[in-house]
Amino acid sequence: MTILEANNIFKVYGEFNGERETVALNNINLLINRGDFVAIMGPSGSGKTTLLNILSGIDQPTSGEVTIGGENLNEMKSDALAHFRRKQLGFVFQDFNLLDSLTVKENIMLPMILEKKNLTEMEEKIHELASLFEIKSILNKYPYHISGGQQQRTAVSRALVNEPQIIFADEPTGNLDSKSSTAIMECFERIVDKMSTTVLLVTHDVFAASYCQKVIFIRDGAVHSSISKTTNRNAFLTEIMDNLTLLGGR
Ligand SMILES: Nc1ncnc2c1ncn2[C@@H]1O[C@H](COP(=O)(O)OP(=O)(O)OP(=O)(O)O)[C@@H](O)[C@H]1O
Repeated sequence: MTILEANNIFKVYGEFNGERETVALNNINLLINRGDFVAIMGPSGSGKTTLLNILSGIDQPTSGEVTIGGENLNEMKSDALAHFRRKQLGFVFQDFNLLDSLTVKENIMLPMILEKKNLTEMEEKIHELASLFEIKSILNKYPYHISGGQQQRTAVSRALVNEPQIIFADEPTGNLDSKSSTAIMECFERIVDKMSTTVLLVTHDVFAASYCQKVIFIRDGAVHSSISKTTNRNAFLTEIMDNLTLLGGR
C-alpha cells in the first residue's frame, strides 16, 4: 500500500545575498509503501535535506505535490498541516532535539500530552516503547545525564508514541559512535519489523544505510538511481559504496 507519493517536485531557492537562484530539486518523483525502510543518499548539496523537509511538510515545494496517506500536504492550511504532522508523522534529528528541562519519560510523553491522550494510555505506551528500546532504567533521568545513544533511543520513542504513518530521520547516526549507531539502526529495524512503521532517512553513513531495504541516490536535485537489498547487509554495504563512487562528490 502506497503511503507517500511525491509528484514532480521542484524546489528553487530565490536569489539571496548576491547569490543566484538555486534549483535544489529538479522533478523528483517517489513512491514509498507502508513498511518500507528507505535511505536517501547523495553528495553534499545534492538536495537530500531539502527533499526530506518537503516530503515531511516542513517546507513547501516551488511546484509539485506530496501526499501522505492520501492527504495532499500542499493543500492543507498551516494549522491543519501542523496537526497532521503531529499526529501522522514522526521526526528524528541528528542532534536528538530533546528538551533538557524534561526527563526522558516526560520527553516521550510530550506528543501524547499535546494530543490529549489519557494517563493510562500514556503509561502503557511508554512502558511498551521503553522495553522495546531498553531505556526503562533511565526514564527518570534528564537528557544531559544519559549517553548520546540513549538520547537518540529516547528521540525514536518520542517519534513513535502517536503511532505515526511514517518516521522521517535526518542523519540519525550523525552524532553517534559506531556502537550507538548500530543500536539505533537496530531500533529502526525492529519498528519496521514489529510495527510495520515506514522509515525514511537521509544519511551520509554507508553503515547506517546498509540496514535499510532500499537506498535512493540523488544527484543535482534529481533521482539518479536506487538499489534494494537482495542478499545480506555486508553485500548491500559494498553495493552502496560502489554506487556512491559512481555518483561522485564528497
Ligand atoms: N535556505 C536556502 N536558501 C538558498 N539555498 C539553499 C537553502 N537551503 C539549501 N540551499 C541550497 O540547495 C542545495 C541543496 O541543499 P541541501 O541542504 O538540500 O543539500 P544536502 O544534500 O542535504 O547537503 P548536505 O549533505 O551537505 O547536508 C544546495 O545547493 C544548497 O546550497
